[in-house]
Amino acid sequence: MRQVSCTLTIAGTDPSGGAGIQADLKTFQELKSYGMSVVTSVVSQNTTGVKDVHHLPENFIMSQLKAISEDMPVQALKTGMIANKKMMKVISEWLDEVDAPYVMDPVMVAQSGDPLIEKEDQRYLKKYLVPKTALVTPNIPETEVLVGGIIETEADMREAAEVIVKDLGAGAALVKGGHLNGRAVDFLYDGQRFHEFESERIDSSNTHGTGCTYSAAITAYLSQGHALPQAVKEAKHFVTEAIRHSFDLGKGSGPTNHFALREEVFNQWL
Ligand SMILES: Nc1ncnc2c1ncn2[C@@H]1O[C@H](COP(=O)(O)OP(=O)(O)OP(=O)(O)O)[C@@H](O)[C@H]1O
Ligand SMILES: Cc1ncc(CO)c(N)n1
Repeated sequence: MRQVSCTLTIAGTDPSGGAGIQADLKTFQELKSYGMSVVTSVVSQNTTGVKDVHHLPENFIMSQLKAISEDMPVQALKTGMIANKKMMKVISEWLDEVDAPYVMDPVMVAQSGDPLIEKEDQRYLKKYLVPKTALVTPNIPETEVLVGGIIETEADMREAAEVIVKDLGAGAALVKGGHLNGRAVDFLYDGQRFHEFESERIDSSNTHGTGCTYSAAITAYLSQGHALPQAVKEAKHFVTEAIRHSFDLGKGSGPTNHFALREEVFNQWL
């Protein structure tokens, strides 16, 4: 029987489609992986910011997780928005029953700056989830929370990636440089060596959900058997081209549109 790669996202929602579960499923589909999803929080948001949030009870999150693991194969999974300690704890317990590479996108704030995690619970990401990851993909502010320092230079990024692996127990760490100036470079530390992934910085404000798209793409490539550095390399290309081909939707920071990679889809919108 033809093998299909099945990927799972455990995250919050974005009705405007640019981030969260919606962005993850679109990315999985675009990369020809069968996408599944467990919702942690229902978020009312759009490109201008977060309006309201409804967190699901942790027992309902566990029920969704069991509905997946009792019936469906999972070749790779990612987490996005996990708002509190109780959610982190049940997801951590469930992960003990799952044999698949786990990519953590340690979502803390939306592009608009609105918080997506209880500030006092941020530290529990390190306790319950980071040690179970194959890869953590923090942006600059998230890296500063994880390692407890200021990240201003590329040397700071590399040092932080090593701390996340060696001190916090992540399988690997990809520190993303989108929030710095200059070239859009990310550093991967895999426990043995550093890998650098660079693209030119594209003059676009359409970066809402860029991190979600990037981590979902890495997850899809891992589910298809790509080694980690190769999966990151291909996902970097995917997210860079998605930003390049994005179009202005919404009044705020537009979505990183990855559909445009299919020229025929993009051209019909012109
Ligand atoms: N203007 C840009 N041009 C090219 N690449 C970019 C640009 N902005 C971000 N990137 C790249 O996009 C990826 C996501 O990085 P970023 O740090 O923005 O993630 P993020 O803040 O988690 O995203 P979000 O929270 O909006 O989902 C990284 O590879 C980064 O280098
Ligand atoms: C649900 C959700 N996850 C992640 C992000 C980060 O972009 C967002 N804005 N919303």
